[in-house]
Amino acid sequence: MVSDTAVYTTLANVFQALFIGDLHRQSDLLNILPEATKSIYRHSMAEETQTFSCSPENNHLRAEDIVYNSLGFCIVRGPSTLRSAGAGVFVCKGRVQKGAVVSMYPGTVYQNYEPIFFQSIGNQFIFRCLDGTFIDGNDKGISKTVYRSCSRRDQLGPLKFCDVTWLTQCPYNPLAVGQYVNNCSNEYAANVCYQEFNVPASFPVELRQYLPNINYSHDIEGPLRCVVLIALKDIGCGEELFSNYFTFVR
Ligand SMILES: C[S@@+](CC[C@H](N)C(=O)[O-])C[C@H]1O[C@@H](n2cnc3c(N)ncnc32)[C@H](O)[C@@H]1O
Repeated sequence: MVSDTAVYTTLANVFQALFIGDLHRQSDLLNILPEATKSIYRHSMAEETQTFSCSPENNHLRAEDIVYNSLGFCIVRGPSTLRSAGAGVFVCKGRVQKGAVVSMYPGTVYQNYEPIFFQSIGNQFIFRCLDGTFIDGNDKGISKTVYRSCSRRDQLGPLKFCDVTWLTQCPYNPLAVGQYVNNCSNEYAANVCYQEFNVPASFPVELRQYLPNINYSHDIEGPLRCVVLIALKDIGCGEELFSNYFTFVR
């Protein structure tokens, strides 16, 4: 198990790198941030202007490259090694160290008393946390509609509290593909496990837009539940991620 502090630090560092890589699109948000927060990015803004002043779109690093620079690896969805298992998730660049946060499980977060019946019909992407909280990571149908609707409900002007791009083929946060990780088998042992993580109130407000989770209800008090996938061993480039659907930590 990895400490909450380590998970927090990893997510904050990667999201900050993604935010800095995206500064030319974040000007509305930067304008409303407190001066102390703005000053964190001032240096990067100056560099960004110098580097990208000619052709911002063409020169901009891709999110995958930013994650690679930040973590030393990148992951991607692709056809699974397992026959007839559909898609899976692979390390496509670099190497994952044992104990690293490899991926995130995106989706709408439901308390155990909230209605999820219609969303759950034929849905292979519902993750059940130890305390009965559910995360619906389906990127299609009613699940997709519910997530989009919750995200718009919670948005305050340019301030977004979650990422919706995991619902597309090109997520801004490339780690948000954990719902596509397949179950281990006799042939392929688990190399990642699930770990629950509560996003504390102190998580930087400008970085929440990269969190791929949102509460179904607006009035849930307390931290947002996230689930991250942690490497159980070193994982090399080209290897597929496998979890054990029936075990997770905490
Ligand atoms: C959460 S989804 C994982 C993503 C899925 N592969 C896809 O492309 O949608 C779970 C489903 O993946 C398939 N799956 C996962 N692990 C598998 C395995 N070890 N062997 C065969 N199918 C598997 C099963 O259809 C299962 O219901």
